[in-house]
Amino acid sequence: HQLHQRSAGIIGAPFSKGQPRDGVDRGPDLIRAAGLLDKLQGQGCAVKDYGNLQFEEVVDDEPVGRVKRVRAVGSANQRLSEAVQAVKRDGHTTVMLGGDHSLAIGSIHGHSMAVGELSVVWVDAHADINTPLSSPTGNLHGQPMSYLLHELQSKVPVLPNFSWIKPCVRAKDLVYIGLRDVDPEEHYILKLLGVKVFSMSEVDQLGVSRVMEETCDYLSDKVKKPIHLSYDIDAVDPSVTPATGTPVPGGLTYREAVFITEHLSQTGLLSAVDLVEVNPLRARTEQDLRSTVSTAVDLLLGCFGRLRQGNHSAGYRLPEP
Ligand SMILES: N[C@@H](CSCCS(N)(=O)=O)C(=O)O
Ligand SMILES: [Mn+2]
Ligand SMILES: [Mn+2]
Repeated sequence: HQLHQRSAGIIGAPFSKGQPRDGVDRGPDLIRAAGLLDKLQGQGCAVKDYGNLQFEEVVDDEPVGRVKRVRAVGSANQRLSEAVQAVKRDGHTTVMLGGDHSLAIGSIHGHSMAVGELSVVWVDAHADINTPLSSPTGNLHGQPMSYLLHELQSKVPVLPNFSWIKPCVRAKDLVYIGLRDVDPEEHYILKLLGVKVFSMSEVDQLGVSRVMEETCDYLSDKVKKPIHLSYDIDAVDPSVTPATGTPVPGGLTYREAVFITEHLSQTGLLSAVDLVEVNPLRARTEQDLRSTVSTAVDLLLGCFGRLRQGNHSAGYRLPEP
């Protein structure tokens, strides 16, 4: 399979304040250490590493209502949004390495500032669409989509360090794949807004190939928009990727998880990718960690054209005797 020239701009976002567990901020360096950049280059992808963002320390970050660590999350995502805009301006497909999923706020916002209207494919065991007032935990990694969707803005109160966020996604341009742990409040929102959902039941019923065909048909129904893929490693079954904060049984197989990235890569519309919620402190064994991180790398390689049938570069010719 001949590879098109693609280019990836890597942004490390070592951030964990969207949730209570230490360790998820180590995700970016673990994924790099597993060889992401060399492997991307090895499959003919140009790569630029923009390094890890430095997030400002926020003191006295008292809860606002039930919402925890608000100021830190707001500040981090403003910085991430600016970084994503800059990488998009340099012409790359952005690869945001998390860090927890509250980082999707800055990643999707920055992507939208750079390219305008976009589609979002959210691959996750969870919907991450609680509002600040519906959230059962107050953790912001369970709420990112509520700050981004136009249709939810009347349900989102003013929060400190969040005033820079402009809603930038329409409910009709969002598709979920892999859901299997959705709060009642979130389920109400998904039904109210008519969001397209392929839960694990639909993955079982239709098969991942049909899910991807329907996802791409649905998203390109009117206009083909750039795709933002926000991939939570906990979408994959915990037997494959156990080193994560909120594991849920009954997830995607390794093959289904990779197929999703291969299919989206073939559309040529993939414009930004998040890979979040890898947490080494949630690994019980070294093998747990190795399996989680190598799967994360393989998902990203799939986003940039790697196929399991193999690849070769356009210019390759067999050596002459
Ligand atoms: N629905 C729960 C859990 S959300 C899990 C967040 S993630 N990013 O998918 O791990 C909540 O709102 O806190
Ligand atoms: Mn999740
Ligand atoms: Mn998530």
